[in-house]
Order: sequence, then structure tokens, then C-alpha cells
Amino acid sequence: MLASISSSILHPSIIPGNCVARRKWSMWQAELRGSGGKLRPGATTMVAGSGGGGSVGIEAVERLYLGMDFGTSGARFALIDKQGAIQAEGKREYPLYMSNEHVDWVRSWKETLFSLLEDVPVHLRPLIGSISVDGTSATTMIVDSVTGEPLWRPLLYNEGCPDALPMVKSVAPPNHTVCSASSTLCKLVSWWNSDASNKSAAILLHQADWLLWLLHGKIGISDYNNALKVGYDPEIDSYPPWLLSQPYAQILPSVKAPGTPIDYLSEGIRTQYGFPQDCVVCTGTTDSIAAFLAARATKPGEAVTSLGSTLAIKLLSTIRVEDARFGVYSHRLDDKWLVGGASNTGGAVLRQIFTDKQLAELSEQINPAQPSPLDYYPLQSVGERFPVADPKMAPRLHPRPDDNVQYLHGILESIARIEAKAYNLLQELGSTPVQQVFTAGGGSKNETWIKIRERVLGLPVRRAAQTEACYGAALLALKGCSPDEI
Ligand SMILES: Nc1ncnc2c1ncn2[C@@H]1O[C@H](COP(=O)(O)OP(=O)(O)O)[C@@H](O)[C@H]1O
Ligand SMILES: O=C(CO)[C@H](O)[C@H](O)COP(=O)(O)O
Repeated sequence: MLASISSSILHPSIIPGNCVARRKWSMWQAELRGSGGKLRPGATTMVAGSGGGGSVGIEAVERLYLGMDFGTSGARFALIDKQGAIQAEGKREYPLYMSNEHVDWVRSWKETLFSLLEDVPVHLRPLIGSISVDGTSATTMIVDSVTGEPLWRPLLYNEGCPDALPMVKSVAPPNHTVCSASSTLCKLVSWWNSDASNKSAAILLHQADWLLWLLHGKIGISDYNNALKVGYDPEIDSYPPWLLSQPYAQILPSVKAPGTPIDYLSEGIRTQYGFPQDCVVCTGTTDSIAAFLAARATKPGEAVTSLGSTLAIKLLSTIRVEDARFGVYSHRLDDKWLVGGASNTGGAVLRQIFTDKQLAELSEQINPAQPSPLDYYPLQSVGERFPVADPKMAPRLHPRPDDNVQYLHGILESIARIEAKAYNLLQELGSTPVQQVFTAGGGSKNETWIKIRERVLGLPVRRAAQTEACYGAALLALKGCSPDEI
């Protein structure tokens, strides 16, 4: 039964062609099968109950698995059991603090992390066997390798360092994923070339890596999804020689598969929040990979479009495709590839113009079978990553009709055209052709938009069974709940 659960719930191919990881994976499956999924020694048997945060009562001798998603506009958690049923969930907006004219994301993310732990129902916390976190890709932090304190302000997923691009292009292969101003490597090189005096004390972390460090206390560990845009090659399970030979290679984090147990939850946090002694913290992934895992797409040709603040596309392909000229890259998934990219169009543009309530009300008045004559390129600000990699691309949201229904129709249809252009580009570059699109993220609740997208894409488009990235992070925690491997 467990085998069917693991194959149906969790993509067994999350682990790449890495025999050690596979052996761990099979050991984990055998161990869990042997224990019948019962609590390990030292865990607490709980009575059924219901608590806040959307939890439901459970006959609890099972362990639970906590996934947290740190997206663009806010953070969410999902607490699942080993059948993948959600036992509790919740979300938090990011508190906004300013520091030196910038948003103090470090303070906001840290506060949000512990607020989410507070929101996990108290009576379920002793059941939690493992925790994982996903974050926005290429959100880059340079921190002190001892204290974890930031040495530079975090640079977000869509911020660019064009100053570093010529140097990165001079060392990386042509059109490599890192040859984009918003890549993690460009951010690293930009810092390295600045007046950074404390290079020997520094280490590079991604947003998810830093949040996980706050929980387990072992600094300098990342996963091969987050590390892709700093230059890690998941096909050889290593940083490539051209990168290791650079002076700044000294501050690169070590890299493990997503969902790998790192260490137990720190004692102070464990006792403060009431988590069990054997609660492990596992490596994470990026938000759009977590959304892909949540959607449980398993066949080549199946794709997940994350309609969150941005438009992130992941197509399961047997062929790896990389081309920075268009912002196309491939994350590894065992012997297959998640080919795609992330556009700066998406829900954040909608949120600048409409409230979520207006979106729902106006969308109901749109006839999705009717094409919109309006032709926009909806962006929040100048710059696009994919399917056109142009840091100078300007937003185009005019002419604006008087009627908001027509305006929204034009925007939704224009974003659908960008999505169609993206999937066509992946096929032109050699990926497995797309056959079916699942939708994740906040935009997946819009049935009108799904119908517009089906018409524009000429493909079946469905809302994913689970649309939240935090569910995918919880599946990673489920995979990684193996303290024996620490
Ligand atoms: N009914 C709707 N139709 C289309 N988009 C929506 C709707 N409701 C919310 N959204 C969009 O969903 C986005 C939030 O989705 P979410 O997945 O939470 O984003 P992220 O995790 O990237 O912050 C918002 O930008 C919002 O505009
Ligand atoms: O747009 C984003 C934030 O939501 C990220 O860029 C998104 O995570 C896509 O990156 P990746 O494909 O590496 O997961």
C-alpha cells in the first residue's frame, strides 16, 4: 500500500539519478512500510481534536508533515498525513518593514516563519515528523557563514544585476541559465565585485535555504532546484568546473536533493512550539517546483502553469532544454526534466488594478468563448524574463476601455497569449510537446480564465487537485521524514 501511496502522492522521481538518494528513498519506503507508519519512539499519541488554522479532528497515531511556501505576496503552510490528506493549513501576509529605503525582507520573512509555526494547531505539533520550505527562485542572500546575519540586502527573484552579466557570460557556456541578469550567479558576482570586504566570512543562501537554516541551524545547505540559477548542474550532481574555478566559488552552498533530511529541528524551537524530538528539517525547493509537485503531474507532456504573482511554467519533458536567450531552463526530476521559465506577467499585475473580489465579479461577466481584441503585455514594471528575456521590456496595458469587464478580459487573454507563446517556444526548442496543462496558484480559482486559456492554448486546461505550493513542500517533508539519514 505504501508503494502505491508514494508513487501516487509523491513523484518518486523527485530524486535524480542518484543511487545514494534512491537507496535512501527505498530505505525510507522500507522503513516506513515496516513501521506501518506508526509514531517513532518518543513521539506522542494524540486524541482526536480540532484546533485553529483550518485543522480537522484526526484519530492520530500517524505522523504529520509540514510544508511552508514563501511566495511573492505571502506565505502559507499545509500539514498533511501520509495519505496526503490536509490536516491543517493557513496563510500569512508578509508584514512590511522598511530599512534604508528598502523593504526589510529578512525581518519580514523571519517573523512570518515563526508566525506560521504559531498558526499550526497546538494539538497537532507533537505529531509533526518533518518540515520543508519552498521559496522564490533566485531570491539571493549573502550572509555571515557563522551568524547567518545578512551581509547584503536580499535580492528578490525578479531583481537583476546587469552589471555582472558581462563577467558571468565570459565564464559560463553560451546561453547558460546563469546568463540572465536576474540569475543568482549575477547577483553573487555583483556582490563580489562591490566593495565587499568580508568575503572570507560570507556564504550564499537562497530564501528557502536561509529559512530552513533558522529551523535546523546548519548553515550553507541548499537544494538542486534553488541552486540551478547559481550554476549548479543537476545532471552531474555538482557545480561545473567553469564555476568551481572562480574565486567566488568559495561562498557557494553545498547542494542536496530536495526533501533530504538535514538535521533535527533546533532544540529551542522544538521546546517553544511543542514539536517532537525526532522532527527533522529537510531541504526545500522553489515555489513553482513545489506547485508542480502539488499538482502530481507525472507524464511527459503534462505541464503546470503557476498563476501566482508571476506566470511560472513547468513542462515534464524527456529532453533537457536550456536557452538564456529566451529565459528557458530545465530543473531535473530523476531521468526527466521540468522545462520552463518564469514570466514577470501574472497576478501581481492584476492585483495592482483589481481586488480579488473585483476579479471574481468581473470575470463572471466575461464570455470566455469570445476573443478579446485588446493586445497588452501586462507587467508591473520594466523587464521580462520569459518567454522573452528582455530587461528593458516596458509594460503595455493601454488603451484602457471604459468598461472594466472588457479591460480585465483583455488582460486575462493577453496573459494567456504569453502562456501560449511560452509553451510553443519550449516545443520549438525541442522539449516534449505539451498535451495537458494543470493550473496552480491564486489564478487557478478563475474558471473563466481557465476557459480563455483553453481556447488560446488549444489544449485541455484543468485546475490542479492541489493548487498551493505549500502542499508540494509538505510532500517533500513526507519524502524526507527519515531521521536515520541525518
Ligand atoms: N479570481 C482571480 N482571478 C485571477 N487571479 C486571481 C484571482 N484571485 C487572486 N488572483 C491572483 O492570485 C495572485 C496570488 O496568487 P498566489 O498563488 O498567492 O501568488 P504568490 O504565491 O506568487 O504570491 C494575486 O496576484 C491575485 O491577483
Ligand atoms: O517567479 C518566481 C517567483 O514566484 C520564480 O522565478 C519562480 O520560482 C520560477 O523559478 P523556478 O522555475 O526556478 O522555480
